[in-house]
Amino acid sequence: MLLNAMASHAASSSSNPAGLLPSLEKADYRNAMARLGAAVNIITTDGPAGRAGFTASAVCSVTDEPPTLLVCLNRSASVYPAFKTNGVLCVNVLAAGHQSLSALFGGKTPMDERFAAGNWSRKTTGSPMLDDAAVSFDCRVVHATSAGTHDVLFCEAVAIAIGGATQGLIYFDRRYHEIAAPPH
Ligand SMILES: NC(=O)C1=CN([C@@H]2O[C@H](COP(=O)(O)OP(=O)(O)OC[C@H]3O[C@@H](n4cnc5c(N)ncnc54)[C@H](O)[C@@H]3O)[C@@H](O)[C@H]2O)C=CC1
Ligand SMILES: Cc1cc2nc3c(=O)[nH]c(=O)nc-3n(C[C@H](O)[C@H](O)[C@H](O)COP(=O)(O)O)c2cc1C
Repeated sequence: MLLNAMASHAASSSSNPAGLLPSLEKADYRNAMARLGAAVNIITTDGPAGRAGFTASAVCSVTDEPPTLLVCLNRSASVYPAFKTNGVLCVNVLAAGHQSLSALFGGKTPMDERFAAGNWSRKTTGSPMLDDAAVSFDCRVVHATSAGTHDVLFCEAVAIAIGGATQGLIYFDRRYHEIAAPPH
């Protein structure tokens, strides 16, 4: 009931038919979002539609029962059809030193070149798992919904690989920042 109310509120406020709410410029929104620091991830897939991967900061935990993350993917990305068809993916959370790998998977680079820059293995779903990721979540996509230009993919984790990296990577203010955990 509440979800329905939220969904219908979101739909009506995004179209804003009565023009009652001011609308933000895209550039203002992006400038503001640049201030929201986030982990950087390489999302990979493999299956009937082939191997693909892209860089994503729009990733977060949804619930731990069942263990579920969400990933937002722009429908205009070249990788979109592969993710849609394969229905499985791996969220590889990047660590310090992965800046150039992030740039490769975030640009217009051919897919083979992207994957040639890292070492990969596979676990349950067959999606490429980055060997030196901070952590990897091997997932099946259980639900997808569209919001504006993106699809929101709800992904149930079926296997996890914890890496040994001691420093993480954060994308903030359009730049990468390496972060070290303070001593315990
Ligand atoms: N959620 C997304 O789809 C994101 C896309 N990108 C893309 O990567 C490239 C480089 O990004 P930046 O250097 O950070 O500069 P930028 O000025 O394009 O983006 C600033 C911030 O706005 C947000 N953003 C950017 N494009 C978005 C989109 N299409 N949908 C929703 N949020 C978006 C992100 O939080 C991003 O960090 C751009 O082409 C950008 O569109 C970057 C971050 C997130
Ligand atoms: C730091 C960073 C974060 C990004 N986050 C996302 C994201 O969350 N969702 C998304 O659809 N694209 C995101 N992108 C853009 C995709 O990585 C890019 O569109 C993708 O590589 C597809 O490009 P292609 O169409 O050339 O294959 C991000 C790019 C960068 C550099």
